[in-house]
Amino acid sequence: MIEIKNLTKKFDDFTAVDDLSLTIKTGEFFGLLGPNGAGKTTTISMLSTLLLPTQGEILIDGERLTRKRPALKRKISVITQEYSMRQDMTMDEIMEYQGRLYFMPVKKIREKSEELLEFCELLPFRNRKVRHLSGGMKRKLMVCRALLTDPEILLLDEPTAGMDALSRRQMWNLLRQLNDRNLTILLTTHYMEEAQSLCERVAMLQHGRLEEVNTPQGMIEALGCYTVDHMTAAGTVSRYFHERGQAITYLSKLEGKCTLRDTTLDDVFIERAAQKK
Ligand SMILES: Nc1ncnc2c1ncn2[C@@H]1O[C@H](COP(=O)(O)OP(=O)(O)OP(=O)(O)O)[C@@H](O)[C@H]1O
Repeated sequence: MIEIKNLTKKFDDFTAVDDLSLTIKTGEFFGLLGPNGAGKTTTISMLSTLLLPTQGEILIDGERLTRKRPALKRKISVITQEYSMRQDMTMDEIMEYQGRLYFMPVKKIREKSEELLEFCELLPFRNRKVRHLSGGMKRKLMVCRALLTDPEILLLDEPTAGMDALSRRQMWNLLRQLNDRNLTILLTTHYMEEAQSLCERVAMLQHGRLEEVNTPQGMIEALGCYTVDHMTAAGTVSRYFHERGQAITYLSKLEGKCTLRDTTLDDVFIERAAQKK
């Protein structure tokens, strides 16, 4: 279990994360959402101990996370936004290098690497250099590398940024399978479809503050499960309804092109952003 208690991060006078409190259960698939600059990466960086909090604390299974607790840190692996891998190394070399960093016996590194590369469908490319991998393959290799040390918690900062639709779906399937094996997953994403599809609960951040924690469905229901889109000369106007009947009655009175559809987490995000303007 991850317990984030009154976590604050300041960069000089600027508060990037502001008194954040949040509990993520073991085995949960959790999403950190929010607009650019909301504090998602800063939060992930504190969870990986890359950054130290200005105030507050993080408990992992009841124990306080600090840089001086390697056994506790080992429970957590992080995958950053950037491809932080040597371009001239092959997949096998990347995995071996990582294993050696953690003093793993070579036999164990080889066995575990093979299992992970196979699981991520990368084994046929194990001798390919990083510079010759597609963006999707690089991301999958980063997942393999992060899992080499058998973490219990995986932190992913925008794991599918820039991926095409097919690679994104493959990554989703991979993350679901890992979560099914009881890996706790915390990700940040700008893709609301991704959060809706994968996450059991999501937290909405805004200017470093926590606005709401809920299930994606809970947020959608609060807005209204039915959306009527009306295409007008000024653009598309959307209205949300709790009852399908109400949505149909409204739609039947509209002129011009209009549609009735299910509300998505995208709508929730857009509505909240519009209310703040
Ligand atoms: N090292 C730093 N020094 C000063 N300000 C920083 C630093 N790192 C982040 N910030 C600021 O803190 C705020 C939160 O940044 P952060 O990267 O956590 O946001 P984010 O929600 O991950 O954004 P994005 O979705 O764009 O990745 C931003 O205003 C950012 O400019």
